Amino acid sequence: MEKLVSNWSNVQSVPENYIFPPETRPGEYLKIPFSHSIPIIDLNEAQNGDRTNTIQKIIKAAQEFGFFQVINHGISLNEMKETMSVFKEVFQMPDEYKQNMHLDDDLKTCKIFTSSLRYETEKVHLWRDSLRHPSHPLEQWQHLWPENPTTYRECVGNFSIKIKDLGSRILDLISEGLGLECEYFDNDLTGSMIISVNHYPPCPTPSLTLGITKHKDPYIITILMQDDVSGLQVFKDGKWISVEPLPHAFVINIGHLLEIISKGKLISAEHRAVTNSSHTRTSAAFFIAPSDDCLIVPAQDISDENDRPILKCFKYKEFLKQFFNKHGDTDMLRKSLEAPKN
Ligand SMILES: O=C(O)CCC(=O)C(=O)O
Ligand SMILES: [Fe+2]
Repeated sequence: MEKLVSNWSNVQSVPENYIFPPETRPGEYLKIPFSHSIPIIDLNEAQNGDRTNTIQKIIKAAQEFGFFQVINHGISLNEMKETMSVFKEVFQMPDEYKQNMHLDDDLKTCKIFTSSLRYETEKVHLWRDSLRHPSHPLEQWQHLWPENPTTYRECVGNFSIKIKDLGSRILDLISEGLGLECEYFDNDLTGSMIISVNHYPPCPTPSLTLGITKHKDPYIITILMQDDVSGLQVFKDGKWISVEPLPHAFVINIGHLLEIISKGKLISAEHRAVTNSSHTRTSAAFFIAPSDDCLIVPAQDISDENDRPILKCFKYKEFLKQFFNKHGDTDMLRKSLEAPKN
């Protein structure tokens, strides 16, 4: 296993193979003000107030930004803090323990790795370590999760049930807003969930490095819990904007598959994570995704206005394979999914 960035000691300068070329490194975009334009949506309103208004706000945010934050979502600040601290503890475990969690190459098992799953072939490495494992259905996966910290399985298990439920509530609002039948996503379109915890240690020269390169998430939606250190940036209209960490909010981002299912009515925005020189940053992404054999089909009840190319019918697992083969390159991925013109 390659040495985790969190295990390096006394890092004075950035090694050559962590330096991104000038066109992709953050450079002057490292320190940008928080964008107050990314909408903050109060989910309490949907339950106890004007549901239609909440739905409209969500759809607008998903159309303009592909990102929004949710507050009053029903998960307590205490539970968020407790789970975040358990995630952080994993990266403080001894080297040996972390090494043992790098078990095999199956995308589905629980593992800790550094940079990306393509470490051997990538040109430049990412300044991050990551813990990744599936979490839904819980009974199928929980026994494979880290045994230490000893509270991990129970704490993260309870939390991930709540996150899955939050995801369903948000997707119900989205399906209503798109004019789809209620509970449109409540089936094998959301049959799996993956937890991916990103750990970005301080970096001596953050303007040269990246925690995660520009990408779209290849799922339905992502629910992201950030700690209080900033680093998430969204690409909008040719510019990077920074997402403010709010203590009691989750960041929601529309996945590539939801863009396809909604026929481009909702956008999946490219985003990345930058590093900083003084604070370790941890973020936990909960990817709500289909079951492997689920067929991805653009929703029939949504009209085709955008003159988008017709896509082949494909299974989620084929899509994921293409996504990784094409190194997440969105244009190449789209081309590979287009039906042949006749
Ligand atoms: O760390 C972040 O804020 C972004 C994480 C992310 O984009 C991902 O895990 O896909
Ligand atoms: Fe992402």
